Amino acid sequence: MKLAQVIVDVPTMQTDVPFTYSIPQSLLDRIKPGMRVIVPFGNGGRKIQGFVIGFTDHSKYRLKPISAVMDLTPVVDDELLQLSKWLAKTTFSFRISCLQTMLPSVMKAKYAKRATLLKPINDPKVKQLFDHQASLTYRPNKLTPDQQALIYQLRQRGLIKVTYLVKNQARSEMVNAFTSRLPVARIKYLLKAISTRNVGQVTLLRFLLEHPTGTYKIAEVTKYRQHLSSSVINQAAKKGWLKKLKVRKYRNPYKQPVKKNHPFKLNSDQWHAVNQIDSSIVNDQFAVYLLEGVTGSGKTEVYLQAISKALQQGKTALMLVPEISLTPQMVTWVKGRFGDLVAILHSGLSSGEKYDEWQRIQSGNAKVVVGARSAIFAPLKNLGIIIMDEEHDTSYKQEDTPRYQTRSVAKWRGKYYHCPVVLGSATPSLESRARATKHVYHLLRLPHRINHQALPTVHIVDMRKEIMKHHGINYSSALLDAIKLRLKRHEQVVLMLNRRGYSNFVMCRNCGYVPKCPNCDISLTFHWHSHSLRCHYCGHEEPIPRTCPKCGSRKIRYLGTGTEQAELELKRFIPGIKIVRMDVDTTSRKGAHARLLHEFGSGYANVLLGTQMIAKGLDFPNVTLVGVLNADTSLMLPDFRSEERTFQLLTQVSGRAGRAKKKGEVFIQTFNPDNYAIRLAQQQNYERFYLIEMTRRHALNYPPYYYSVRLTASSKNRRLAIASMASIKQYLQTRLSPQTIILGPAPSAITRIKQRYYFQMVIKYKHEPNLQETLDYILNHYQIGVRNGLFISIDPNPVNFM
Ligand SMILES: Nc1ncnc2c1ncn2[C@@H]1O[C@H](COP(=O)(O)OP(=O)(O)OP(=O)(O)O)[C@@H](O)[C@H]1O
Ligand SMILES: [Zn+2]
Ligand SMILES: [Zn+2]
Repeated sequence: MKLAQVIVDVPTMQTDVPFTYSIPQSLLDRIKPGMRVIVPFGNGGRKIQGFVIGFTDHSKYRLKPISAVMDLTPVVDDELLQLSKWLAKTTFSFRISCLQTMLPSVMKAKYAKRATLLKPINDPKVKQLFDHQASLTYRPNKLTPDQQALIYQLRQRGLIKVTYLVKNQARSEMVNAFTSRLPVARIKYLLKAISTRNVGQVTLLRFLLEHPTGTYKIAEVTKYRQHLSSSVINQAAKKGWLKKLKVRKYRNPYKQPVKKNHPFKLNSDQWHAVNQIDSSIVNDQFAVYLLEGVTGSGKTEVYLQAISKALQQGKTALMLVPEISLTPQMVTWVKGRFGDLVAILHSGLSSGEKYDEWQRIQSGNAKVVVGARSAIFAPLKNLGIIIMDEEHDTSYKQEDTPRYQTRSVAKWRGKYYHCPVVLGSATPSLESRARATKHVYHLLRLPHRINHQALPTVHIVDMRKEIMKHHGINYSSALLDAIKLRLKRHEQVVLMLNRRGYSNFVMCRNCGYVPKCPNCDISLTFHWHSHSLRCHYCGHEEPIPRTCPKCGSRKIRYLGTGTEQAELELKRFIPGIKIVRMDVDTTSRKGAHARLLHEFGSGYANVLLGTQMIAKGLDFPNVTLVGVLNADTSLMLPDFRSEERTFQLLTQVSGRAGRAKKKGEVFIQTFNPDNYAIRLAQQQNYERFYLIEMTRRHALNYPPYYYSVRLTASSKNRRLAIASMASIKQYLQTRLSPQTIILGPAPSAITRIKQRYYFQMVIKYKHEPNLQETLDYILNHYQIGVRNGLFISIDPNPVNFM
């Protein structure tokens, strides 16, 4: 007997195993691994979604049958099923969470509760509540307390039944279309027979003559053909001239046509890199390449030509970029080279658009995928190359469960398909560079800028001296002079405000009081637009106090620097200057990011002022000056990677200057002019930074010399969290080798979020064969009922230790 093994949509420890279901006769032939099904679950037999992951032929228990199959073809293929298993294991997460992470969010099941009356009830209140129907969709938050009480009573008295429905949200949009039913000879006859005064009919017949076959969307045809209206089409349908039908509408997120671009003639370094990568593509060979190329060295062209090779070989290609550098420029490059073969996946798309792009990939119509982190799960078959641009970027690590590192997933898929993985960066992560040094990865280098343009000259401005000179707080006089000079020369300026680790907060200048979030214990952020304070973790919002709640003084002042303030200040210094500001506030609306970049790129504005989101990838030839307003903030983080992050960020942003014919200049404003990360970023000396930082990591037992795992426990009960951590630590000490270092338990950087207390431990180890097993045991034995008890999460190789 054929039985189905199903992973159910219940993310708990107890349900993280396949459940066996019988298959109704009618579904036997249809059901395949990788399809979503609806199954009854638990004692109540409520209906939930699940994934079929395989079959078995026997079971000890009496089985329930599968209720329905949701898909016509599998939504996860064999490769991704295997990947989900590996992912669940290595990231300590539930298999169901991994499967859901791989699919567009609309394919995640939504459950609706329905309350159905078991017999008619002659009570006006009940009739009103049910709107004279037998059942209603049960949404407690939409009901008054009285109505909720009524439902409760009915249920107590056994008069209603509550059922769960699985809603499939993934729907393609359908639109009206038509196709001709007339033979060409008949059309010609009709054109002669009917009066030319019937302009609509004549136009339609001419259209049918030109398009004897094929299906045409009514909205599109009527838009572009004069005299053709939907009523003309409806009449024609009645006469039997054409057939009306519904077709899937493809929600194309990029409507404007892209100009075709052609491959550049490669310089010799680029040529060498492409050549090496190509040989792995052609020989079906898994290999990891680290493409280390200075800013403006033409890494993108290397990617494009390697992708082209994969396509020539009949294979597909996946290219990942950090979310914020998935700019319209990048899209134009790839679409302009590969046209409709390209699918784009990023967070700016609506969920419908994402679903449509996913469909195009799954059906094989799209062969090149460009996207941010989660695009690593794009259902491409027969992969020929995987590229990760800006491989050092922290956004490649998913911070929520499943806490995967995209690089590891890329390598897994590369091995599966025997294809190369290319990691590109001007400032590779120490982990990747260390592997290249040990020849685990192949190092490919582009040491020069295109056309041998020199890297920009970088000046460090010591803000400790500068701050005395004038009243502004964001701009040194050196930087202001440099900006004025560019305005005179009609050149452009990029200014970055480093927001990492920075809060725009409000402080009492009398007693030092800082307003904090009542739920999360972190400082509230000041927002200019709404003139209010907001919590970035939970969204709590409150007005700015007029007087200090602690000492009663009226000296509550805005502290720190924000992009809005920097914009206002610059306008004050240089009246008439045109500034495009890019930060979370100005880019939150759909399409805003693209619009702002276009505004700057078209030359309308003098200055692009923004947060980290402007540091990467932008390639504007007329930018000759870059200013970093505050280089220090990322140095202040309590994290061993803060120097690495600072170095990377400063090098990246400096690289925006002088990329074409004109030479670039950079000003870095800092209160720590002697810090090695800042000094070496000034020299753009990655090699030296790598050596110094590796020595430091070695001395302090940090990655990449040690691996690390972070274990976090959270609870509403603070004591319970502390006590459990202490006992987990004892257990770990008995299981792990003496060389392994256990730090903590300590309160997490943000100790309280949404009323839960967080404590963490960090395990640093070199070689620990029992680790997986030990951590699995902890997950299984120390967690107690999630709601009021203790919740444990494990983050392998965390990107920050806060
Ligand atoms: N072989 C070539 N000949 C002429 N121009 C080229 C060639 N290769 C690349 N370019 C151009 O050089 C510029 C810089 O290239 P690209 O943006 O790929 O640099 P990059 O290495 O990705 O830099 P960054 O790390 O700063 O983003 C682009 O405008 C690109 O079109
Ligand atoms: Zn005060
Ligand atoms: Zn909060």
